[in-house]
Amino acid sequence: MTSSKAATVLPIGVGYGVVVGIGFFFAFLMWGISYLQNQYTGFNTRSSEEFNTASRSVKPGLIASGIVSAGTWAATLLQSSTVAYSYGVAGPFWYAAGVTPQILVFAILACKVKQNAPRCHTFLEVIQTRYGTKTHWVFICFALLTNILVASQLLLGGSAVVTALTGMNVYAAIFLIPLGGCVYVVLGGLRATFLCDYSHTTILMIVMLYFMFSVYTTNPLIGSPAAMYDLLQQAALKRPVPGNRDGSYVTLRSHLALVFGCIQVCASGGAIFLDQAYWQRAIASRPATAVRAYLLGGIAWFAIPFGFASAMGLAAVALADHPRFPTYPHPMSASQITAGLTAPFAASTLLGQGGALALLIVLFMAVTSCASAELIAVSSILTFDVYKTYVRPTATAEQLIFVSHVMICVFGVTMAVFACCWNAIGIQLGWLFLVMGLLIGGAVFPVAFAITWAGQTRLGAVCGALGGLLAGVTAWLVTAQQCYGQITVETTGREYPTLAGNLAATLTGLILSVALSHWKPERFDWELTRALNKGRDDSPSEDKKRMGGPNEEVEDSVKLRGAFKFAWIASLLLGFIFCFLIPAPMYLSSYIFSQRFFTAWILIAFIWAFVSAGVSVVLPIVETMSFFRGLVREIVADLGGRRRVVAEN
Ligand SMILES: NC(N)=O
Repeated sequence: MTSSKAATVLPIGVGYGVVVGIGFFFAFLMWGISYLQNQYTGFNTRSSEEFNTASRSVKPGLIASGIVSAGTWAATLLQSSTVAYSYGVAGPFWYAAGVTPQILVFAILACKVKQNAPRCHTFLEVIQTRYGTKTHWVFICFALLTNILVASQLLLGGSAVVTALTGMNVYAAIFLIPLGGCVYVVLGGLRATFLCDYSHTTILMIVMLYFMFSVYTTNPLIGSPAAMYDLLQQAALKRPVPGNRDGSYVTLRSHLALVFGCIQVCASGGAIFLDQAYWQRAIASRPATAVRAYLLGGIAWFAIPFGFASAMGLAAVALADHPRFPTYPHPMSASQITAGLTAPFAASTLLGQGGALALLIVLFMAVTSCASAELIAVSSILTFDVYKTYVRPTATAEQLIFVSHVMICVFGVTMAVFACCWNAIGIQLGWLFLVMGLLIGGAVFPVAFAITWAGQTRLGAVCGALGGLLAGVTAWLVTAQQCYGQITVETTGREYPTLAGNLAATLTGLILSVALSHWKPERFDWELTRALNKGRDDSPSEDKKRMGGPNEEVEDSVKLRGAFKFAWIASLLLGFIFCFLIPAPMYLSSYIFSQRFFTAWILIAFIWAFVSAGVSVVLPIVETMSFFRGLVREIVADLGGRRRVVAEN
């Protein structure tokens, strides 16, 4: 059986129904919400500030939910399950532990952007103000490359699964998946993506918990941590994991998982620090609560790859020899694994058509909510950094909104075209995921320093980014040639070449930036970026009031200094716990989990999933309850002939 036929358990109509039907359902919902927002609140989607920054007024729970959503790619569900299938329990752990510290560290950048450039629309505006046009263009290219790689990965992974489960044409899936997202982002702007992020994340949490409960409590094929443990022990005898202690699936002493963890740390640094979607969430948040939102978002996100893959990836290992497994009696092929089909195969084995449908829905939710974040992120770069800076500096609010709308559509088509190209030349999700970091990693430290370190010079920033790219690509190709004797798609997607490339890119970027900035030192005056866009926003008066007068700014700056310290301490402490304190003793002692320890490990995954649901599903509701009560009162009053405008408090 080919990879596309092996698990086709759903009719093709279900594929179109999910992709088009659910997409347009949310587009229609957003149309209604945008109408109510414009009619009854002080936030108007026809204001460019509201469209691109949500009036910088969003509360931490909704921002945290947006961070969870922007960080939940197709790969977060599919690649995490792939590494669980390939390396056992260490795979999901390193998938999550490699990314979470970067989100936590981003809390520091979120705080700094509020302190040093409180009115910017994109992080690239800060780079333009500090370093001028040529450097601005270098980093625009890195930012767009990041968005293209992330967005095309979403469509590549999403379409591979839709095609495998329903038989839908892969190119139709690639073009139809982002369509509904384009429509609702055009209708509602950044606030719409937050609301859809929220609803999508809620559905994602429900389905993830459904899978976790099925695997570990009710499913007759597994049904308990003890049964899973026994099946994993049997799998280790038949298919031992290369590089793991005794070939075991239940140990963190996994050499290749550690290599993957290092790649993940480098790649996610780039994918977070260079992705305008993360900056946009910092920009949209209230100054005093931005740090809290990122810390909550990072901790909540951890549960998704950790919980999902500890259920679905390990279930695929446990059930690979079951007659219901789609590839039975053969193991999954390398191509099926790298295409991300581990979780779909596990879902259809465990739960038949219902499982396949649930997986299709959860993946569609993850892909569309992250794609919508990428759409509005790229649109804001093209609108503010290209159109407003270089084409029409005197653009009116109407022109900016029009260009934002056009750019959303342009990027929707662009991400689909790139995904089609990857598909046509045989590049799959796993390859793109591992290679991404070596292409963008060089720019990670230069971008982080651009907003945090007054001493980084233009030479340091540009040479760090470009030198990192050159070093990354060179190390990658040379290692592939040295290790495997040839440079092919297969050899360049293996662990060691991608590890060499990721490390070389990130470290070269760091070393060049620091060394060259100390060679000819300069100090930047942050007052220049603090003045960026001062008196130039087009937000309506209601929004301006909410954005704070002078007293509020002073209060914010005091709170920001405290938040900055807190962000440093919390991110370093949690990063140390995730990347060292938990894994190091278990790796160094070559510990193989006992059945009780494995049960406790899974229990922690469940508890974390509930905490994550609390942060990203319950907290936003609690925070906005009074706003919605006011909104309902106004709608009722309006229907009765009286009318006022509701402001979020
Ligand atoms: N966001 C990631 N790397 O899943």
